[in-house]
Amino acid sequence: MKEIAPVQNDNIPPDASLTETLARVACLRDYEVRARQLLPRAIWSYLQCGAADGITSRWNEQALQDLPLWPRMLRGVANGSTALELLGRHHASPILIAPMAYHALAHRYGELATSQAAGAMQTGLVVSTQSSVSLEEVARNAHAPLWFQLYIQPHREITLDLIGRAERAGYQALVVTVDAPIQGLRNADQRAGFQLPPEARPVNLEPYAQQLNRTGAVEPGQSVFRHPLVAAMPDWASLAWLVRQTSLPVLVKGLIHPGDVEPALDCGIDGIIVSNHGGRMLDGVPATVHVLPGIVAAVGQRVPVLVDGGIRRGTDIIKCLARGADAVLVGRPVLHGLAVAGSTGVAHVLHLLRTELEMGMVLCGAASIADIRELGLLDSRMHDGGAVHAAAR
Ligand SMILES: Cc1cc2nc3c(=O)[nH]c(=O)nc-3n(C[C@H](O)[C@H](O)[C@H](O)COP(=O)(O)O)c2cc1C
Ligand SMILES: CC(C)CC(=O)C(=O)O
Repeated sequence: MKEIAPVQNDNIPPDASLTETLARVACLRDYEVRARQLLPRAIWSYLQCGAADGITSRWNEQALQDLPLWPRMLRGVANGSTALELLGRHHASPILIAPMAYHALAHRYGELATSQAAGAMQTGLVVSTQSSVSLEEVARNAHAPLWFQLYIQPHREITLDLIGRAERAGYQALVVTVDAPIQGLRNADQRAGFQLPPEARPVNLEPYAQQLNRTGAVEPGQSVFRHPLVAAMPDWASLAWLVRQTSLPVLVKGLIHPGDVEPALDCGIDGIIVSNHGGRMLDGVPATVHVLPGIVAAVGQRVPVLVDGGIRRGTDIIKCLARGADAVLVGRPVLHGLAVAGSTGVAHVLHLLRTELEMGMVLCGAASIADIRELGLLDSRMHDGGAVHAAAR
């Protein structure tokens, strides 16, 4: 594997201690604790914190914890499976790795380590526009299904070039993130003094540096409305234009309001990712698992609906699928695994999650992903002793 310039964290323990570390790590939360101990404070702050007061970031996790599961008994689930078809392709499980900028902040091999683990665990990886390894280099070394996350750029020719690069490199889908026209309010980063170290650079955008530099920063005292990124902010017409520029399926990431579903479908998109960016953009947005049913109802099975935010347990995945998601994406825990033990840590995170999902399915009486949706595992009407959902009988 090609070595990237040394970065902040070189936390691959020697073999003996790696084995010991992994044996003691029982769940994703254990990786979070260890990553926090290992990483410099400012890096931890960037990777972990939500925007402003971190309300949405906490809600994402809390809302999942607060949903009780209603398992079904005596159903016989031997030979069950987590496999599914998504956008016409086979996936071993409904788990994908969410797009995240700068994996090199967590580990010196950056996205190369993540993609190695994703390949070993047959898990789809969404590579960020802001990856610290170029999209081409990740693709050359990948054995996992790759999707490319695209921020619509202020200049159409740059967006077009990025699309062409992703297509030529063999990415299977584009994920267009629409909830981050500007950066969220990162108070924690400010307090910790976070600055992007030179080793973690947005290498995919470097060929366009001259054009992008011209956008400039907000001057002190200047209105945010006058920020060049706000002036160049994409709209629905930009999304419709983008969909016409590619043969790849396009998913739109960052929808929360059911009222945005129809305009998105009108653009010709192929999938929706319900997301509040892990609570890193607008603080105060509801937890994604709460908004999911509204989006699912508005979509009415016309395209797949995926969700991310706060997923830390296999049972969280079951809850999201029971609320109508076709698949989920997992963010921060992947970076925690990466920080603690490189690609081995990421593979272990994915393995833990997949095992928990299978265990949860067995204990819920669900032999398949379709079963999770159909068994009434979250039927709220059961809380007050009311009628059991027809589909759950
Ligand atoms: C460090 C970090 C960087 C991120 N960078 C991106 C990005 O470049 N593009 C994007 O669409 N989302 C980005 N996200 C948001 C994730 O894709 C995802 O929506 C979120 O992390 C899911 O929540 P979770 O971390 O609680 O699982 C980032 C998240 C984190 C934690
Ligand atoms: C470069 C950024 C916009 C990356 C991002 O999406 C995030 O930090 O949440």
